Amino acid sequence: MLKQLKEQVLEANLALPRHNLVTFTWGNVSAVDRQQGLIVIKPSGVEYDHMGVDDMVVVELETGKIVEGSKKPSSDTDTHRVLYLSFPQAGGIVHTHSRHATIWAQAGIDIPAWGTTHADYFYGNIPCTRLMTEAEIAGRYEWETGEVIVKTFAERNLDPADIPAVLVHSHGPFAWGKDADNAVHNAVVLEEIAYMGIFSRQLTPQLPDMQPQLLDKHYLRKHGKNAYYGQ
Ligand SMILES: O=C(CO)[C@@H](O)[C@H](O)COP(=O)(O)O
Repeated sequence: MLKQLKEQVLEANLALPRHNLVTFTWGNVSAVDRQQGLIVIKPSGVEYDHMGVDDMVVVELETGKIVEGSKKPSSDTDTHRVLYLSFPQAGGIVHTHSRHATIWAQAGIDIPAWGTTHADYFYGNIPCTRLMTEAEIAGRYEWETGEVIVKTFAERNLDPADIPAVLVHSHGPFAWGKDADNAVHNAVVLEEIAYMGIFSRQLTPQLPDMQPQLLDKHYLRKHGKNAYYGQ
């Protein structure tokens, strides 16, 4: 079981450069085994070309303690942990600095739902978190990053099962899904809509949000309400 999860996580990490979502090692994918309470995640700072299944690191979901693997887990492991602990349907999580989604994150603004490409995957704006406080940054930064993401969804009454992505202000995107492969798929779509959104907004600076009926038609037809993780 764990060997299979390691292979899935390796494949998902190798898909990041294939989809042009990363420069150097600026991205990480994990998956969770909720029965065993374990996360499998990419090793920190390892080139994707030199990454193998035995490099995957296994940590305890609750404590972050390394239970398998000789390398240091991704520097974002604690953010992944908070999201798994807070978003029960998430089976896989991706963090990258993909260029266009990171532009929106650095600008500190949501990506509005402007088209059916967006609506097929995300039931509304991709939210951008607020700036982190100095205390949060001085604290367990990666853990606090996860908590700011969770607070953003709670304060804005957003459902992470219907909007499986977020922009962390001044940092970059996180995406999730039912497994590692699905999370990468959502990360690719997020980068695509971020790219298209920049130019749509240039062409029409006062770009209106898409009609709610069209958003409903596309998202609910494909996922139904909260059916997202079921498929
Ligand atoms: O967000 C960051 C750094 O700002 C990280 O995502 C790194 O870019 C990748 O770190 P590792 O997963 O290799 O530790």
